[in-house]
Amino acid sequence: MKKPDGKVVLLGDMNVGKTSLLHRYMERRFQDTVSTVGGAFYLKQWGPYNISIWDTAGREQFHGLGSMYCRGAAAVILTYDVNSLQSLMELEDRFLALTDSASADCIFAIVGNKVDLTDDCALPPDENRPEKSVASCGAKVRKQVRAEDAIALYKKILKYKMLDEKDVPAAEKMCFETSAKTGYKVDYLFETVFEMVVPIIVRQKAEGPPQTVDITDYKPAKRTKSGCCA
Ligand SMILES: Nc1nc2c(ncn2[C@@H]2O[C@H](COP(=O)(O)OP(=O)(O)OP(=O)(O)O)[C@@H](O)[C@H]2O)c(=O)[nH]1
Ligand SMILES: [Mg+2]
Repeated sequence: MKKPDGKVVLLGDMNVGKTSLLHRYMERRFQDTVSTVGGAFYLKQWGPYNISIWDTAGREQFHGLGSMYCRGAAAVILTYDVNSLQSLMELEDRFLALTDSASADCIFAIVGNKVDLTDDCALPPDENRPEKSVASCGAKVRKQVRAEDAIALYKKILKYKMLDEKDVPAAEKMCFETSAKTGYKVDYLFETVFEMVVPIIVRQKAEGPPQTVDITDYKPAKRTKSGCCA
């Protein structure tokens, strides 16, 4: 198996569509999913680099694994469901702390999925989405999470990471709305993230593998008498 040069991790509550987004991007289709157990990854060749994309389980019982998957990550894709405000709040309450183990210059994308279920008639036309008639919007629900809510979360993340807004990509650039079902903006999401992780991969490679300690080499230090207790 090819060795990955960099790592991208999808995090978010159960049922928001992390696995479906990955299937859509990697396998070009929307298929039935089962709730993820533990985690799984795909390898994506991007230019000369191999990027591993990790799909994690949103279920509470697997929460402890999250920070392990994030270790050294060059990018984290925080995913919510645009029809569930709770799923956005969970990103801050439950998932953000898991990213403490990511690379110091890790980039963050916030993704609102399942936009196909919403009344998106107010959105401007887009090459990925043919214009809908007003009638076809009738059966859809109004979006529960506004783009501004995601942008506010991105700004909170910067504060949490003690990053300055002018040193990182703009919030508007890093907040996405997608549909794994129709494919809307899915390629755009992953490819924007891949472009951004390349400089991080280059830096990580230049610095070499993370420092490890060989415990077979370990020799306990000779006990010295402490001055005060001698
Ligand atoms: N309408 C619609 N349904 C979606 C979309 N993405 C996912 N779903 C459905 O939402 C459900 C959950 O999708 P998954 O991809 O398994 O969600 P997940 O985030 O991987 O969930 P866990 O593995 O439990 O963390 C499935 O029934 C999907 O078919 C979407 O863009 N639109
Ligand atoms: Mg899943």
